[in-house]
Amino acid sequence: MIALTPYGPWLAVGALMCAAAWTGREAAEEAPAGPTAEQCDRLQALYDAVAPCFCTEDDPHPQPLYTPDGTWDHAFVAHAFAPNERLEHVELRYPPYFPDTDAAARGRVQQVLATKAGRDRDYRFDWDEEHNRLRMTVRAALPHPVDAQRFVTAPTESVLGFTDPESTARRLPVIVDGQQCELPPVVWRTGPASTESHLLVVGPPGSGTSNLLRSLALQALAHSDLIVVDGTGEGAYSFLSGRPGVLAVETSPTGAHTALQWAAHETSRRLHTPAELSQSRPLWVIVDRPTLLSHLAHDQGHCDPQDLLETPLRHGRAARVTVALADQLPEAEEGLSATVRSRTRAKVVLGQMGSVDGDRINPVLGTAPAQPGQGHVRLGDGPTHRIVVPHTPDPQDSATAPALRTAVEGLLPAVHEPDATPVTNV
Ligand SMILES: Nc1ncnc2c1ncn2[C@@H]1O[C@H](COP(=O)(O)OP(=O)(O)OP(=O)(O)O)[C@@H](O)[C@H]1O
Repeated sequence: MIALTPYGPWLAVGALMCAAAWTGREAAEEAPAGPTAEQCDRLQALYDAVAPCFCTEDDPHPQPLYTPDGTWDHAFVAHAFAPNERLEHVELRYPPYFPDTDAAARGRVQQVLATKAGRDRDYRFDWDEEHNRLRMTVRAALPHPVDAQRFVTAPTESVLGFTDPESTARRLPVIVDGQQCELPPVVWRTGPASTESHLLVVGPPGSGTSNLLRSLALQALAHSDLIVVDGTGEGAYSFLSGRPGVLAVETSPTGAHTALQWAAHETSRRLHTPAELSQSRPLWVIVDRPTLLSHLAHDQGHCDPQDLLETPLRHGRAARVTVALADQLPEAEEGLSATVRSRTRAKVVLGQMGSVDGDRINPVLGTAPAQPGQGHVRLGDGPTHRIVVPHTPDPQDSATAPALRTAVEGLLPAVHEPDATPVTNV
């Protein structure tokens, strides 16, 4: 110790440097690893794609967030990748002048981001207008489709389908693959107390719009009378004919005209006889492809069937008349009347992941093409939720699996056999 005393200060400095190096080594080990080169490339591709949506030539900011030769780390504040290197989450800043309340402007950004991040998945977009931030997150797959079955609901409630667990606190007991389980339902309320007593479902061909109308018809029949107008004329509802509560199933333009004219008169009659209203069963008017019927009526010089729907749509709520319509995209975007669009405040978009803003339907926001029966739903001014509709095929279709045919037929009200007692002449 005594021999080393003259070298004390040098030894102290050396010990200090060793300790600093050791601490630095630990810190370097603990620092989170940054994105890999491949991940950086992906983030830069995302930035390059979305930059034109956010940058303007006269950006007043000295260092704009988005420029044609900018880099992602300037604008993206968080990101996460799955082990397979696919993007799971990204949070980005955007300039304050971006019109983030404009649905079309948002839609453009969402479409670009979803396309670049992979169109085979569904994304959730959360816009934080207060802090000019946008979070994009990959959503988990929707639940497996539920087959047609009887649901435990109140008489004024219909199950449109099932949604993500975080979208509703309610759970409904259902049978999936023979097992009882509880799923989060999308329940649509009809009748005088409902603020969205009429429904419009749209989707591209084969997306399952008729399937949803069939599901609703079977649920409604438990408590209501029903008129079905099938604009396709394909007979996908003829299995309902002759069942108790089914007043008409029309497939021809003339039959459609007669049925809808009757529905309009019946709505007015109910309104003028309030004393009888509480005694009468609710009435459902189900119309598949009204734009096709309008087209045919126009060609033949007849009155537009959509005009005949005005009275049920405007006054049906008080008269306990519910209208449920289905139509195909893209025809529905131009071919539906203003009254149909504005009075159907419950809206479902199937077959494509999309969204509904007010009375506007935004069927494509660049997200994953959905399976038949999958899409989005919005009830009134509420939030848009994802939905999977119960599988309710036409039991008379030869392609329907026997088990499903039995399930759908089991939901039909039984036809009353005529009284077998022999009639004796007095
Ligand atoms: N919820 C669902 N779950 C599983 N399969 C479904 C669902 N909805 C529909 N499908 C299937 O998708 C196909 C198309 O359904 P549907 O006939 O209802 O479509 P659509 O939108 O009316 O189109 P189109 O009029 O062109 O047939 C059918 O084979 C149907 O069984």
